[in-house]
Amino acid sequence: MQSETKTAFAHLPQVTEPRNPGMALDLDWVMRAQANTSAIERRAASLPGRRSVKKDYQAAWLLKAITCIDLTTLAGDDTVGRVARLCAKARHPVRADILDHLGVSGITTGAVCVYHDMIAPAVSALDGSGVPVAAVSTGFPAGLSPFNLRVAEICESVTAGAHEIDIVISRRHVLTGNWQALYDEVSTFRQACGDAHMKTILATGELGSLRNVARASLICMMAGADFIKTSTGKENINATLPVSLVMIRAIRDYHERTGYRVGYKPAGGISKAKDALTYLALIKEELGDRWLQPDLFRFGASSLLGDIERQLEHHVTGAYSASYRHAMG
Ligand SMILES: O=C[C@H](O)COP(=O)(O)O
Repeated sequence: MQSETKTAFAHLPQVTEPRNPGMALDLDWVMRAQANTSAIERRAASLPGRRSVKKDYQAAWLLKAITCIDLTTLAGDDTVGRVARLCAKARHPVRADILDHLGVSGITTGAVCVYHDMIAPAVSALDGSGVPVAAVSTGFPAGLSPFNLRVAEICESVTAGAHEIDIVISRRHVLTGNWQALYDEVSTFRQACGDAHMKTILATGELGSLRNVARASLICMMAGADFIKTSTGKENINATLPVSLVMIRAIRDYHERTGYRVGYKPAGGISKAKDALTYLALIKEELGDRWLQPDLFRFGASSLLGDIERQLEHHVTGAYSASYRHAMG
């Protein structure tokens, strides 16, 4: 197994990406963005049916997926204890005997993602691990609190120690075509983030059309997003493959035009290992290997890790354990 694991990771360069500084709003570019819904849906439908990687190669890609998970808890009944358990899982996402068998050590999840009040406990529980803390912000999930409070919330979360801020956009700016307002909003949020990296949540399930998703993606990148993210996990429809195709093609266009690589985070409803493999294949095909690193790709997911761990356990032992044995928090 060790050689396959190394092979799957070896081609990925270990480089630090310069941050996307954003650019002036280019409305002509935004208005030219279209989305051919039937072609996108056809391509998306063909993805899960493909022949998947098997055996040791599959295990290697599942380990890769783990390193890209923003391990998330966003519940009203979150407690310091639950967050501490989640952080322990982020530090050691897979049982040591399984990792030993696979010849891998020292992997962690990409980040832990929490509400503001849980930042300090998460920072403390992750001290020394190198795992960043992401905080959802700006009146998550609806983003309808007063604008000055949304900006202040970002500042509070950065002061509390969050390394990454997941902001939500005002969906109404997209639905009414008020692109200038969306650009101004996201630019202000980016300024408030300072050195913390900003993920912009589009809440694509509420944007009405794939064309709106394409346009909102471009606006967020022009306003300085480090990542564009599909969903809060609280919309009726969260991450999907068609939406992902539109967003990652916008990322590709933005890179071709500006030279800056923006990250991608599908979030909400991704809970199965096989879905994670489909997303990784999609990223590899559309954006290339460079985007298969945690600085440019994350899964926003609360339960995906449990299913991946079950699949790895099956790969090593030949048996499945019950999902309750893989609790996250
Ligand atoms: O950003 C992450 C999502 O809130 C997690 O959604 P999930 O619970 O459906 O995995």
